[in-house]
Amino acid sequence: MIEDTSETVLAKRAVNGIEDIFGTYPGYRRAHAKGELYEATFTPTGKASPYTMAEHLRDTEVQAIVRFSNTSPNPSTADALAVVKGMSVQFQLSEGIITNLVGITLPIFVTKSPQTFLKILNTMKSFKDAKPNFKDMVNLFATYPESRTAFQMIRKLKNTKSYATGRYFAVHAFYLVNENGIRTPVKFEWEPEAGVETWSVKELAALPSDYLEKEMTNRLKLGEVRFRLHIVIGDKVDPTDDPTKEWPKGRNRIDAGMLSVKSKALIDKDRFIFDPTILPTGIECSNDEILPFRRDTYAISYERRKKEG
Ligand code: HEM
Repeated sequence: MIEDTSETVLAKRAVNGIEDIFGTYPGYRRAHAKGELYEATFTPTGKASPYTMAEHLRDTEVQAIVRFSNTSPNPSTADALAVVKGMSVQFQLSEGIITNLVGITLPIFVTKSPQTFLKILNTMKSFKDAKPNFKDMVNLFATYPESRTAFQMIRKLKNTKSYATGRYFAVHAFYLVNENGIRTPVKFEWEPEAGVETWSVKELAALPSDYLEKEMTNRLKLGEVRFRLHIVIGDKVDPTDDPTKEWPKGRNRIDAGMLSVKSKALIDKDRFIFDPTILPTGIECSNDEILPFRRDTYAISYERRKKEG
């Protein structure tokens, strides 16, 4: 049982709010409920070595588990109706150490503060079927201007043809730390080797509800699915505490390595929690308040789904 602290009380309110709006689906994650696990390996290029002590970003090839998902808290939501997709990677380092890198197909998030997230959830409760109409959206932007860019991006976002053709962003800033204690602000992005491919609205209408999982099964019969890990180096002026803001284009990037997704993972019970704050020596959280908030909400969602079986 997770003890009540000021942080976990906020997180419980967030999970309760999601359940109130979207429903409760016993045994499932309270967000990104539909998803599949895959086996993978990650091979670093070594180019990030001057910046970090983390072994998987230096010279050690590691095993990884990858979970692709659609955002909806309802596991029956058709893939086409949850336009933002997720890619969670758990790297298995030496001596049983793990670390997570969690991305979505959007470079930013809707808010930089847990309190505002709760207020947005409250506002959403008044929308019919959690689907805002135009007037609702105008009011929402007026009340929470920090959310405007993310909501506009979501409206314009097209559905990915395949989990293998999405570009995934870890959204928050982190710090890489090297042996001399030098801390470098960074963001992480996964670039699909297959290229970015999206559906038109007309094409999308003809697709089955679970097209993404089926497509991956067929694709993996032909070979591995690969993603290149880019590490974007922040400048002094780039905010590290605000996931609603993109860093300017053109920042230096390191080609840090290649993730090769090989096959579906044969795992009986999915007990994974892709908490983005689980980090090894050499990577640290930034001062972004959403990161510890995510740690707490993921733990509460996990506790509930585990209890349900
Ligand atoms: C207010 C902030 C957020 C809240 C309250 C929230 C809430 C949640 C919850 C409750 C889960 C299910 C966790 C579990 O049962 O294991 C989840 C999963 C997930 N979230 Fe978030 N989230 C937030 C922000 C973000 C952001 C900024 C990203 C962008 C990377 C993100 C990406 C994901 C992904 C990809 C998953 C699926 C993880 C998996 O595959 O197990 N979330 N989120």
